[in-house]
Amino acid sequence: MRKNVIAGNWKMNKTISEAKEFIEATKAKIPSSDKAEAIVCAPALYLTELVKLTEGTDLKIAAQTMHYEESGAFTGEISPTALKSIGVEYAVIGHSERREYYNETDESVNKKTHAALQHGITPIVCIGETLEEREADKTNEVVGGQVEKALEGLSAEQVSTVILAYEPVWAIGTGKTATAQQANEVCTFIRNVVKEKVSAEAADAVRIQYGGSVKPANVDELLSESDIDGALVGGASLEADSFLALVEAGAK
Ligand SMILES: O=C(CO)COP(=O)(O)O
Repeated sequence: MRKNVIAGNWKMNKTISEAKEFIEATKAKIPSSDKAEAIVCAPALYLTELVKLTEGTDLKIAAQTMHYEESGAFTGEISPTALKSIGVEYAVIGHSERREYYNETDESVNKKTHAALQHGITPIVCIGETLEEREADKTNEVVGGQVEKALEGLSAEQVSTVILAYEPVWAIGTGKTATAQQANEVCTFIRNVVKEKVSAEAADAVRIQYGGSVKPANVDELLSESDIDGALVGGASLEADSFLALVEAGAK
């Protein structure tokens, strides 16, 4: 049985006091469950403080991106070594916003995925097609290619620990959710790609989240699908009550 992963991606939102307030309001209310894990992907600036605030709780803190090198002349970047040194256990890699605005490519996603795993950080690897690609019937080709390239060179054992996040670009921040069936179809396809390219065991173990306008009102339906193992949530993760409702849905 795969454990659901409910992750709130705050993106570039909240001040430090708002971030702390959210953590204080939620950390003790995260159900200790073998069915779900709860993660907040916070702005880099707050990671140290939020990791400390959540120590010993069931709420985990993730970075929203990271570099693949351990150190060096990469002004403004954050290394996996640095993340690990402050106790960050997860990092989002290849979010569509980073692919669109910050030159993230399948190649850098692959390097970052390797680097994260080498440093004991669980990568949350994002993949997803644009509306244009979906309308041109290229969803499987695009998403399959992204998955294959992201996981290239990893052992089956490593792939088993990766979290994949299927986020159709057209459903992000638009209020347009893929129907549960549409989302599951692609998640099933992704699992089959992992089965074909990696191994049946890795395909069975890998967690696949859906992301794109997930909210308390639609999360149950999405999570009831066979190949959806959680949600990566933007807008609806910003309010404590809404985030807690999503986590509770995942832990049911
Ligand atoms: O990009 C997302 C999460 O990473 C989804 O954002 P929304 O939930 O705001 O659509």
